[in-house]
This record gives sequence, structure tokens and C-alpha cells, in this order.
Amino acid sequence: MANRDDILNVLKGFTDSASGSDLVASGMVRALNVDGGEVRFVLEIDPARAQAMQPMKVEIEDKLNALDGVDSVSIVMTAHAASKPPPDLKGSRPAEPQGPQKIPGIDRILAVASGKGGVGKSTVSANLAAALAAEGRRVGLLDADVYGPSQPRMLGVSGRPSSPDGKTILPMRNHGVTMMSIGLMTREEEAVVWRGPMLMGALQQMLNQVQWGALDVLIVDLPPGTGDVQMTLAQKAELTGALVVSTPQDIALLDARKGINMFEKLGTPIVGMVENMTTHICSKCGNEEHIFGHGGVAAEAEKLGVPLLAEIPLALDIRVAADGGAPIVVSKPDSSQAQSFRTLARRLIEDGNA
Ligand SMILES: Nc1ncnc2c1ncn2[C@@H]1O[C@H](COP(=O)(O)OP(=O)(O)OP(=O)(O)O)[C@@H](O)[C@H]1O
Repeated sequence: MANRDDILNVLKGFTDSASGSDLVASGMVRALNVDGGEVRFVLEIDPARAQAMQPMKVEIEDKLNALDGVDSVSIVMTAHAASKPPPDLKGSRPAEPQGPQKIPGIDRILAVASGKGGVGKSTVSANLAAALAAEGRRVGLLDADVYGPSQPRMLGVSGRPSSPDGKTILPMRNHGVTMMSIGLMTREEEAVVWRGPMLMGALQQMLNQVQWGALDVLIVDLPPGTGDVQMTLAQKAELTGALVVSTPQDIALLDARKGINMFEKLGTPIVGMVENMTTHICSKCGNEEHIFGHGGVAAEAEKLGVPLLAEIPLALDIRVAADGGAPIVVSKPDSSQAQSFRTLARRLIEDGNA
């Protein structure tokens, strides 16, 4: 009885005049099916050669029919799959959607930005997400800080996210927050050099391929400054607005101004500013000191016509909680520091931004 290999051996005996190789090596034989005595397959050919191939087709049929146990042979000649239709230069087809898109299931997207690094943007994002969850909001947190993803550590999440269907990614969840971080896609000690297109691909994947489910708000923890990630996010996703985190220091303020200008150019509304490390509260004696000065962010916010939504103190507890994987809003919910994040969350909800 002839088997699949016998059929392929016969086909290998025929040469494709266009490529010079045999029919099997040239990839023209597709969907070969040997079912009892019935042999079926597709020959992919350039439609212009259909006529010229006819004698070869007859010869193949004869040879296969002559094999032991073959009762019938059916060869279907189809157009070559690689021959794409000519490009449509008239543009009559509807254009690919351009500009920022809404992400299905996600009601609002709030970007948390800062002009410079280390001002506490990730700390604010993590605590704000947990505070919104405590207010009963369905919250997602996308850690897009490609240069230093810190949300897995701050929210106490580890392991690699799974992808049961190979197409979508299941996010992680802790403290009532659905979370995905670029840091979970790479190894912790691995320094990743993200180049423009790769970075945009990763960001789009995190926005569109992660199964976020239904969310009231998705918080996006951005890298510091004004770069590719900020641009891509504002261009691809319809943002509710941006929250700008700054310390009271002049230099941080100057950088925050740059960030605000960029969002304005991109058409993203600034929902407000947050002053972080506004005063230092001594963990021993409770004494309050304005280490980085005071009032700078409030004055700047007024000048820019955006609200100052919160003043978060510099407190050891906030740092320890963040490093321990449970933001202070979760680990010490009654502390005054936790309350300042809860107030920020309530304000954003009241304003319709979260
Ligand atoms: N209010 C605060 N009180 C005490 N420590 C804080 C406070 N805010 C942030 N920190 C600490 O400061 C450090 C930097 O904060 P964080 O990582 O949130 O900044 P960032 O702006 O996200 O930095 P980068 O953008 O460079 O990742 C962290 O160790 C964090 O725990």
C-alpha cells in the first residue's frame, strides 16, 4: 500500500521549471492528504502557468494512480499564495484607524508622569492604585517604566505572567489591583536596552494583548521625562489625562514643566499635580521639616492653571512599605500618609478622572 512518503517520492521526481527545484522542495505541494486509497493535494502555481502545467498534472496523476493501493488522485491547482494583489494606490479602502484609540473595556486611562527620575512617581502610582481599589474602583496598573520597572516589587508580585492561548497575556493581581509590568516580561537582573520600535511594540502589546477585563481606570506608570513611551502612549491610546508628580525642588519643577508642555502638545489634559516629599516627618519625634523647600509645586500649579491634588510627606514608612511589596495604603491604612493617598484617590474620582 502506498503511503505519504511514496506519494512525496513521486512528486520529487517532477521539476518545477520556474524555480528549478522539485515540486516538494519548491513548496508547491500543499495540504497532502492520503486517506486509504484516496490521494488529494493542492499544487500552488502562478495562475499564468496553469495552462502550461496541465500536461505535468496529467503525468503526475498517471504515476500516482500506478502506485500500489492508490484508487483515486485529486490535484487542485490554486493561485500562488505569495502573489499578493497589487497595492491599492487609489486609497479606496477604508484607512487603518489613525490617532488615539479607546481600549475596549477600559473606561479611563490616567498617565502618571514626572519630569525627572526618583521623584516618587512609581510610589504615587502604586499607592494611588491601591487607594482607588479601596474606594471600590476596578483598577489596573500598567508599569511602562521600561528603564526601571519597579511595580512588581512595590506591589509584591513576581513570576512570569501566563499566556494560555499564546495570544493574550493574563495580568497579575495583588492588593485589589490588576497589574502588568514590562519588568515581568524580562528577568530582573537583565538590563534591557529598548530601541524605539521594540519599545512601541511592547507598550502596544501591554495595552492591547493583556486581558485587563473591565476597568474603571488604568493607571500608567510612565518612565521619567519626555520620551518615546510618552509619545507612543498619547498617540495610540485615548488618555483621560496625565498626573504630574514633582518634588518641591526647583530643578524637579523645571523638569515637570517640560513634561507638562509635552502633554499639552500631544493634546493630553493635565488633571493635576502631586507634590511628593513635601515635608519630612521624623519617624522618632514627629517633627516636621521642609527638606526640599515648600510651596513650590503649589505656586507652579497655580501659574499653569492646573490643580495641586495632593501633598505627600517624605516618610520612612512610605519607603519601607514600598520596598516590602505592600504600599502604605494597604500596610498602614490608618496612617496619615495613607490618608493623603486616599484623599488623592477620592479627589480624582470626584473629578471623573478615575
Ligand atoms: N513620599 C516618600 N517618602 C519616602 N520615600 C519615598 C517617597 N516617595 C518615594 N520614596 C522613595 O524614593 C525612591 C524613589 O521613588 P520611586 O521609585 O517611586 O520614584 P520614581 O519617580 O518612580 O523613580 P524612577 O522614575 O527613577 O523609577 C524609592 O525608594 C521610594 O521608596
